[in-house]
Amino acid sequence: MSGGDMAKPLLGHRSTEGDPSVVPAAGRTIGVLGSGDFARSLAIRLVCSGFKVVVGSRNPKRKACLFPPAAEVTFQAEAVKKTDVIFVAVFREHYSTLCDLADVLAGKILVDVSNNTEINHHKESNAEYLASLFPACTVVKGFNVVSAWTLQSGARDGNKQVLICSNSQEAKRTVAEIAQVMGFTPVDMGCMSSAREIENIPLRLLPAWKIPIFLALGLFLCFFTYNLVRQVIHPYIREQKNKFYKIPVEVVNTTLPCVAYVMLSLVYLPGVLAACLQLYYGTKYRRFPDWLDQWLQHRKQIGLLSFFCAALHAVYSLCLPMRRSHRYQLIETAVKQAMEKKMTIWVEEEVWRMEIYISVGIIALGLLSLLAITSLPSIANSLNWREFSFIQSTLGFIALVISTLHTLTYGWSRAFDENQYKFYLPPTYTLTLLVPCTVILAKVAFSLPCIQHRLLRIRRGWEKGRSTDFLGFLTAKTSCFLSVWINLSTEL
Ligand SMILES: Cc1cc2nc3c(=O)[nH]c(=O)nc-3n(C[C@H](O)[C@H](O)[C@H](O)COP(=O)(O)OP(=O)(O)OC[C@H]3O[C@@H](n4cnc5c(N)ncnc54)[C@H](O)[C@@H]3O)c2cc1C
Ligand SMILES: NC(=O)C1=CN([C@@H]2O[C@H](COP(=O)(O)OP(=O)(O)OC[C@H]3O[C@@H](n4cnc5c(N)ncnc54)[C@H](OP(=O)(O)O)[C@@H]3O)[C@@H](O)[C@H]2O)C=CC1
Ligand code: HEM
Ligand SMILES: [Cu+2]
Ligand SMILES: [Fe+3]
Repeated sequence: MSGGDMAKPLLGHRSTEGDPSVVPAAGRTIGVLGSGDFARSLAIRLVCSGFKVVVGSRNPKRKACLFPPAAEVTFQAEAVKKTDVIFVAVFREHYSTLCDLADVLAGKILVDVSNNTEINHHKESNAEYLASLFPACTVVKGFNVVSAWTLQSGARDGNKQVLICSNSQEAKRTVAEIAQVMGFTPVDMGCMSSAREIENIPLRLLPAWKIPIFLALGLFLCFFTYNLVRQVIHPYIREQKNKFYKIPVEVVNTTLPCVAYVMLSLVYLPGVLAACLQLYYGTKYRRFPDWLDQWLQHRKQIGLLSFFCAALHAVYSLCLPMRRSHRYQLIETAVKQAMEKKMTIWVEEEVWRMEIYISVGIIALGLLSLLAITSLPSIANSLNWREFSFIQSTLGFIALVISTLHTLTYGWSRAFDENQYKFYLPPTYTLTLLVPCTVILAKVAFSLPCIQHRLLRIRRGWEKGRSTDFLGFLTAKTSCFLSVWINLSTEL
């Protein structure tokens, strides 16, 4: 079954015929121990990339039919003898059963591809454990971050990076070369002590998203409860009115935009705080506190979640007039009017208010979509740094300003209407305005020529105390006062 005329690689061998001392990466023989999912996918990929593959199995006869004909499937010891680089596609628990092979394995490169089921499950990493079992071998950790599926379907989709570490530079280079020929991007993670970190990576679920997602869920819960009390519980308790039908659409559609709007302002707040600190320190060389660092690094995720909520809000809003409850209310109003013999209910102000806030909301969502699209790596890569930062920083801030206009025109004079205060709770939109308006005011303050001038100087490397002209002294005083004021107002 193995060998034969089907043993043709899909990709041609790289031409290195001129130099016989160099074993070309493609064309060399690679060993694979194990015949499971990972071993099979790996073998297929290696064959397709132009390598010769020998698979070592405890039961080669039965397993051979699972592999491409171009791969040779034989006993473990046989396979190991034919090659210098061996992928160990066996679970850690079974490493010790390979100890009989120690003699034939001596001096060869072992690639540990294993993963764990829990973070830091064992005292030492799997790769270090393998190295301790085979002291005469050179162990390289790698390929555990790609799935058997990625190996088979090609690196086209999915993650292209393969993290590699080893104590031997030589062995690491060999494995990196193999990864490259297979179409992956090897990433050097240093020496063997990084193995544990590499093994933990596939176990972490969306690490950068954890905090932003909890933030979004937390805000959602708070606003949802608040709106529930105002829109459903209050009429039920005060007037015995059953408004529970509002929960699936209306309460949700008051909650989602509030989360979107507040999250959007939380994307631009840390930049403002950072500028305040820079003004206060009088230098850009002092480190920000950890919480601010973390916050700055999570802005992308917070922004994308904000966009997600805003998009849902838009769809919910479009569906508002579609509902049966809305139709009944329309008819009831019409009947009431007919009884009262009123001809028109047209209120010019209300009409304009709605036309404006809908239009403005659509523009804000359009701008946010632009931000979301440019955060896709393929599109971000096609923009230069200035274009990217213009879209992210300037257009994003404009989206925040426009969302504020949307919210203000929607809310209009309702904040001053006593009937809107259910259980003394003000309308939801008034609460959401707090952080965004602070951010906008702070940005406006920073654009005052005097402060902007100083901020720009600091960001170009100027430091307080190094130069002491009178103008510098004056601006220091003003901006100090302003930054304290801004800090205070954000805390409030
Ligand atoms: C839908 C959506 C998608 C997003 N996608 C991404 C994304 O893909 N990637 C991403 O990083 N963020 C993303 N974000 C987050 C956000 O858009 C960016 O972090 C944005 O750059 C923040 O702008 P900023 O002006 O507050 O902060 P910054 O651009 O960090 O800067 C703050 C201020 O400091 C100035 N400044 C900063 N550093 C320097 C310096 N070294 N020298 C001189 N001046 C300086 C800037 O000019 C600016 O005035 C996204 C947000 C949303 C809503
Ligand atoms: N599946 C995946 O997507 C990924 C897997 N990995 C890692 O690859 C390794 C293999 O995973 P996978 O292929 O899914 O697992 P499987 O259970 O499918 O395969 C394991 C293979 O190990 C061989 N083996 C050798 N000695 C023993 C033994 N004593 N007892 C049992 N089996 C033995 C067996 O082959 P035979 O009977 O021929 O000897 C068996 O086919 C694991 O370390 C895993 O963490 C890493 C990344 C992704
Ligand atoms: C296509 C785009 C949009 C449309 C059609 C739209 C439509 C609406 C509608 C109809 C309302 C009133 C909801 C109600 O009657 O309860 C509303 C409220 C609101 N919208 Fe939008 N909107 C859009 C985009 C946005 C965006 C991008 C944001 C901010 C990120 C936003 C934030 C808000 C806020 C905060 C409220 C007030 C919620 C409340 O307190 O009741 N909207 N929008
Ligand atoms: Cu100045
Ligand atoms: Fe275990």
